[in-house]
Amino acid sequence: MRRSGAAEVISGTSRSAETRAIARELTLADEITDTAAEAVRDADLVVLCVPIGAMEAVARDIAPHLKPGATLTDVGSVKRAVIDAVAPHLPDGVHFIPAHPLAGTEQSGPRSGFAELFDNRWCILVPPENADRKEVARLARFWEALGSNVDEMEADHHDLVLAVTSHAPHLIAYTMVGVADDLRRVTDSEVVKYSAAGFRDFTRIAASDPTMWRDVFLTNKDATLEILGRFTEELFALQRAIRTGDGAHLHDYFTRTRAIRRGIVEAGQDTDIPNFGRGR
Ligand SMILES: NC(=O)c1ccc[n+]([C@@H]2O[C@H](COP(=O)([O-])OP(=O)(O)OC[C@H]3O[C@@H](n4cnc5c(N)ncnc54)[C@H](O)[C@@H]3O)[C@@H](O)[C@H]2O)c1
Ligand SMILES: O=C(O)C(=O)C[C@]1(C(=O)O)C=C[C@@H](O)C=C1
Repeated sequence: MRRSGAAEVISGTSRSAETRAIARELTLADEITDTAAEAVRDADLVVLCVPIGAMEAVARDIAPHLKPGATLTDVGSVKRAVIDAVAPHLPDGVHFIPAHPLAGTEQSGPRSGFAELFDNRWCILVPPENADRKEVARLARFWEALGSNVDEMEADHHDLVLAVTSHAPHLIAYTMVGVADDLRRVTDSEVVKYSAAGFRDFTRIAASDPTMWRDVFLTNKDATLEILGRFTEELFALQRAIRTGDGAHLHDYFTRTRAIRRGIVEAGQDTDIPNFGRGR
């Protein structure tokens, strides 16, 4: 926000005194208040950046202090659950436009942000049907000022798409690293020493914040289970091909998946964050 001048005044808060102290030290905002109620007072735009399971309590807390005509948005990784948790607490006259920037790292906390995080990444807006289009356009301009490309989706569709592209892949990475850890003998020596790129990538993803990801799976349950069901079927088919020596099946499958990766790269959507892991 500061880089682009997208906000005249940036106010921030966090529930722990330690985080607020670090945020002040890093001058992340023009003012860091001790309470959320103070942070949202007079704000034209309020962005909730807490784990999905905490959205309801924070919304309830700030609702009486929101300025009439303000826009309230969020960055939660699941959208239906956030809408259900937040919307009932909001006073009339506040524009609620949920959003999800598809950008992040396995790091969390105030030292993990960097100005380029949203550059050339998608931010998905999930406006309700009766949303004020002027306010939706304004929020889109805000995210564009932060470097993002903006798109719109319906909440359930968002949750299904993200189950495929983000949530199930995270669960698979968590599982793979858990399997390696179960083989302790190996973990203590060879897995660490000979960690190849594929496994190293899994360990980065599996280092993601436990609270955030617990909440993602608890609140995007149906879509994640649907995708994991399909994943398991495909995995069994590949397992069978390996057992029966069906090389043609494996080759065809890997040819298909390679084409998908090449399509992503050709579309300029290779999602590697240029300075990923750098932190601040
Ligand atoms: N990290 C990512 O890759 C990423 C990407 C896109 C969206 N998101 C979403 O962003 C949101 C925040 O994630 P983050 O990575 O910025 O996490 P973070 O840990 O950096 O920040 C979370 C903040 O929420 C506060 N918080 C935690 N529990 C709380 C509670 N019970 N009550 C009040 N405040 C509480 C913490 O004090 C902290 O200030 C989540 O909803 C997540 O789904 C994360
Ligand atoms: O690269 C990472 O660390 C991420 O996984 C970021 C990632 C993703 O899956 O792409 C994780 C969750 C968010 O909701 C959005 C972005």
